[in-house]
Amino acid sequence: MSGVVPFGARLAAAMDEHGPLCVGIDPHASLLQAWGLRDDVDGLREFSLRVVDALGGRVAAFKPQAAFFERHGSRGLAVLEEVIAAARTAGPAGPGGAGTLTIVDAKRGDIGSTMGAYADAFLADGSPLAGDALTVSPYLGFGSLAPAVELAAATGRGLFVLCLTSNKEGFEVQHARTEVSGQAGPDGVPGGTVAALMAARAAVLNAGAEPMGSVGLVVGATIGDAVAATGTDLVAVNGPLLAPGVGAQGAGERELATTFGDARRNVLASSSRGVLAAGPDPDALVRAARTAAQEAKTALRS
Ligand SMILES: O=c1ccn([C@@H]2O[C@H](COP(=O)(O)O)[C@@H](O)[C@H]2O)c(=O)[nH]1
Repeated sequence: MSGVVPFGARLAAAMDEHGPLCVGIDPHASLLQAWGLRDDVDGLREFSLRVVDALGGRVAAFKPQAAFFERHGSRGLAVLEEVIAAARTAGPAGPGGAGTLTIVDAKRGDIGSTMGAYADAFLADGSPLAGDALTVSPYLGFGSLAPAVELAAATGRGLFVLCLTSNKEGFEVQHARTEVSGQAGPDGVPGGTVAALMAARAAVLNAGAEPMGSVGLVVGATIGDAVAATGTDLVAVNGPLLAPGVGAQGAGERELATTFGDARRNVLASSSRGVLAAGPDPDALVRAARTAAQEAKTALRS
């Protein structure tokens, strides 16, 4: 990986420059309609590239949601590839290179051998679906993510591991206590709630990284007191914390300020519909993103 700036360092620089906001590219059928576009591949392409054109170089990161591209089949996936490529060069050069970082929200997770194929698709140099980071699901066991962890580290990319998700149904899995509760596992990480265990595993991978490591967590801005309730140590993670739930799901400045405690400097707030609803006028999109970024900055950095 010599010469490649790791994702954690690139994201930290982008958040310092543009504010701690990630804009989700979620081309819902209803948004396409509101923008005067058809719910087909042409509409999907027009919508997504307009977002990149308007906000590229102006926000810390984009988070294209793979599902909205997959629902249009192979031609939709080709649009996702185009969006990732466009973000790479969009807008003025940033501190970690040209363009805007992309976090591909595909939430992949499988047994290790298949995870290797997902890693090749989303994290390998030269793969058209590879952005700067990928969301992954650890619910086949954190260790099943090893191929992605290894390839991300080798290519300077990042991961966001689902930890405490923004939806209310996540509770029954993420707050559950593991069998090894209270005891150290084979790698020295103690048990506890599932969420706390996932965070502790990420912390091991990020140990000693500066300004932060590249193995992040997804921690919704909507989760109330779940960080404390699950005993999840977000400070020890020393990695980026992707916080969806801002805007359309109801979280705002107050929730961002109270949810993350001393880990808030590492938080990247994420809003999709909350910003996209301002379109299609590019100036209105820029204003909406600026307002959301300023609110996130006030909540997380003051
Ligand atoms: O816990 C999670 C993990 C991922 N998401 C994704 O983020 C966006 C949220 O969209 P909004 O329009 O801002 O509500 C969407 O792609 C989700 O799949 C999440 O919401 N919560």
